[in-house]
Amino acid sequence: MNEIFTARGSVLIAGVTIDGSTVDIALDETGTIAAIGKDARKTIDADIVIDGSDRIAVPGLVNTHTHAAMSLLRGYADDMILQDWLSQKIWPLEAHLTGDDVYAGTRLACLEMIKSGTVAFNDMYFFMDRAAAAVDEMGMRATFAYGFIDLGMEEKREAEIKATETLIAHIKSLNNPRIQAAVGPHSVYTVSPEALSWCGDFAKEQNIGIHVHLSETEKEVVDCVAQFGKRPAVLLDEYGCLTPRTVAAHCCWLDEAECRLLGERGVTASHNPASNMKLAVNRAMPYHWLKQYGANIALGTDGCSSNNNLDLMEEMKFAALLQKFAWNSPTLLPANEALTMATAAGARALGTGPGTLTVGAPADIVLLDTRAVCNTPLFHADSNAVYACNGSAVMTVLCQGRILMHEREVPGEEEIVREAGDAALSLADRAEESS
Ligand SMILES: C[C@H]1O[C@@H](n2cnc3c(N)ncnc32)[C@H](O)[C@@H]1O
Ligand SMILES: [Zn+2]
Repeated sequence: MNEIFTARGSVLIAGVTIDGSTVDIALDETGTIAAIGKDARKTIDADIVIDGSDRIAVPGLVNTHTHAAMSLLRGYADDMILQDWLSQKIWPLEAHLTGDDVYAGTRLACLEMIKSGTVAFNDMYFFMDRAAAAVDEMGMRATFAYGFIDLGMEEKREAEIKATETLIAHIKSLNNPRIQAAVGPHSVYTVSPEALSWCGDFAKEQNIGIHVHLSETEKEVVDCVAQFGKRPAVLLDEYGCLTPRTVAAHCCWLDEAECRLLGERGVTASHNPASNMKLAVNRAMPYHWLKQYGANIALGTDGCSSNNNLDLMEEMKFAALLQKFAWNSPTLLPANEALTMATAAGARALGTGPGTLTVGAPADIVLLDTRAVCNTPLFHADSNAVYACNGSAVMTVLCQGRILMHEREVPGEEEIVREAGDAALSLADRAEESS
């Protein structure tokens, strides 16, 4: 293994391009950006030097909505209606999941995210203690929510409450600044009002965030209005589930008043354009209203079963294109805003720092290849990053100053891929046998 992965200490990224100028970035031993500038190399006696020539530095990307271990379900069931897809294919398979599966799937997801420039993600799934172990080993940051689904059944509600409490106690006991917990009510169509109320109260009591699916389909809204007499965002708000630390995934069918509500509550809307198009939810998140009313707008991939990858570089392009197409406006969501969604807005959502390359910020840094075809010619770096490149232009990734990938090498890649492939086949076999 390249010794750059095991060395510890201060890091100098020498002669790298940021916003068109060539600078040095100096990182201290704690993984914080200590200096940026022409002569930053003079401020430290670096233990590790990374050559920044032919590289553009951008902040590490933040994936604000995923189900990481669903990497094992990539390509398992495609081209279906959301409700059928979940109830006929995904949930029956997930019933056979084990903690070992989640560990293997999350490692594969981390590998894929690192290889496409993501340093942090917001995860909602099961066996999250094992997911947290995988993330810690891979050196990334993540926020973990147990996917709370009670389907209105009291017995199930008690079990989900217990699972949520256990996970949060476990994550807090790790005392690892890269690993956080959130409460994860799946959605208004899978979680009873009593349970939503418990989730809102518990998140407040524990001083942590909430991770929820919101207004993904028209059916969700129509059913919610029929059952409760109000729209999904209003219902969530009534139970204390809309807070500045709430990440609401999808938000496709919000009306203008709900967008205002999200803005007022300081909620993060996580846009997941590839998943939305694949599942044909038939409306794009109203970016213009959310922006107008001041909601924090970030980006997510959703799980690998509805995307089918975790490449946030690609997702920036999907976001910019879908918004323009859906709202008939070529000026909507320009490249620089797509980058902000994938970086600063995501970092704000998860509380992982400013999500910018500034002194005092955590050293979550991605180096892109200026010699790649997608970066040639290089008129506008933001434009190329969003519209021309995908994750394969990412060469080096640092998280909290630790080098997770260098020159596209990630330690342990072969083993991670092999073990995840085996786990996925075995999971599908077990599901097949029992059906
Ligand atoms: C946490 C739970 O969320 C499910 N899940 C995965 N993708 C979606 C989606 N697009 N909409 C709703 N639920 C989803 C997972 O399959 C898991 O059951
Ligand atoms: Zn989802």
